[in-house]
Amino acid sequence: MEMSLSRLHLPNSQQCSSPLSSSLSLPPCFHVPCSQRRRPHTTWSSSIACCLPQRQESVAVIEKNETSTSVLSERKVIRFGLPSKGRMAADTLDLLKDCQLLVKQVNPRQYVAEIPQLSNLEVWFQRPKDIVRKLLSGDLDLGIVGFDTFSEYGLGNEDLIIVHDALGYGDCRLSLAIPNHGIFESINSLRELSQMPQWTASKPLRVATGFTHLGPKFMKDNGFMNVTFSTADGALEAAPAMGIADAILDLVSSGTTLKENNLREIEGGVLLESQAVLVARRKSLVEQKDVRCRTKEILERFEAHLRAVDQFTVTAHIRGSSAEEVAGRVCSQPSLSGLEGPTINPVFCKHNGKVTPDYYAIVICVPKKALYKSVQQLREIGGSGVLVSPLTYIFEEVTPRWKELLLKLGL
Ligand SMILES: Nc1ncnc2c1ncn2[C@@H]1O[C@H](COP(=O)(O)OP(=O)(O)OP(=O)(O)O)[C@@H](O)[C@H]1O
Ligand SMILES: O=P(O)(O)OC[C@H]1O[C@H](OP(=O)(O)OP(=O)(O)O)[C@H](O)[C@@H]1O
Ligand SMILES: [Mg+2]
Repeated sequence: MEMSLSRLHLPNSQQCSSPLSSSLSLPPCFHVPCSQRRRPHTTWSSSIACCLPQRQESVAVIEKNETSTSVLSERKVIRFGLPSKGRMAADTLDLLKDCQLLVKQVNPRQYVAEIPQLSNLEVWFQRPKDIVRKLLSGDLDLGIVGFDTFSEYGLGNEDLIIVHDALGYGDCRLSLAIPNHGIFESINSLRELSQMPQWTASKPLRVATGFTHLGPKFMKDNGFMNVTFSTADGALEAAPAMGIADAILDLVSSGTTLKENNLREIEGGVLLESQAVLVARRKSLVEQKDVRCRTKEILERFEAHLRAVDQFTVTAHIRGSSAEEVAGRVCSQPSLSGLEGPTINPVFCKHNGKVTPDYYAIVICVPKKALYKSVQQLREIGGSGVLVSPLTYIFEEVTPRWKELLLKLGL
């Protein structure tokens, strides 16, 4: 853990009254001139105190909780943390529902729930950042959060492990943005921004970000020596226009919020790409067979559903002399190979009292975006009566991510 406890236990009197105007504590090699801070009386050491982000206070709590009495070895019931609010909440419940895992919550203000299909498991609704904190402290065993939240609040701790890295929703990127005009008009890359003569020890680049762990590290890694940070809980895009910051480092999805606030992204400014991920506490997985069983079941359901969601099942009839001959024609078309190859079955017809396979039924999985091309290719090889239906699950013989997870756990 980067920050020592002694630096975190600070008297309240040293904390900032306005979150946006507070500088954040930086890695020791960062040069943040005292004279440039918005509160001129602030000294370097008190600025660390004043900049103490809420997140880091909770890091201290996490460290205390390492002896938490609610770690799995003592409580027996597995705990699965799901986002209680925000845009991740509904999408997470939808994903579980699509995987036939119905979360039974008595009412929306009750934070504990169950999934009848998963025995010995409790669902706890928490804010995404608290899910990560509680995984670290051992108060949760599994959780679903955005990869951005995992990276920011997980602090690179090896006790957290990603079980599924692409749940298919919550897509966004953590990106640096600058104003369209003024001194930034001709700046198009992070490199150009770092080389602007304007940033000096007495007048550093001011960045507003909610990512107080990842942000300073990213800027330092990209050669920004004269930089200072401020934070807020939302609406960061307002900071440059308010004169509080020169640039912002925040989540971007459609880009509308940036555009509406006269800001733009620059080349090299994306810190990470994010989407929802399934995370587990390594110790719970290693030490408890029951956690492994439940995790495997959740993972298998997710993988089967997510693999199927972009595919259609297509069936068609093709005349031919044998299954092999039809297979040759089907496989000659690039969009008709299916997942592992086409399934081809004879369709028997009765002619003059004789039963013969006149034509063959083919069944293939086709990516949704290649549907029309596949239909055209089927027609080209004599296919008719094409039926298209949605595919709900594709269960593999072995779940690839489960194999990878066992390897990572050394099991
Ligand atoms: N504009 C966006 N589009 C898509 N996904 C996003 C967007 N903004 C955030 N996310 C993802 O959703 C997660 C939750 O964001 P959201 O803003 O809903 O909740 P929050 O940040 O916990 O709540 P709040 O913003 O009220 O503090 C983020 O960690 C990120 O992974
Ligand atoms: O690129 P866009 O699609 O416009 O989305 C980006 C915005 O979404 C998030 O904010 P959110 O809606 O969570 O509001 P907040 O600032 O109050 O957290 C993020 O912090 C950006 O402000
Ligand atoms: Mg938000």
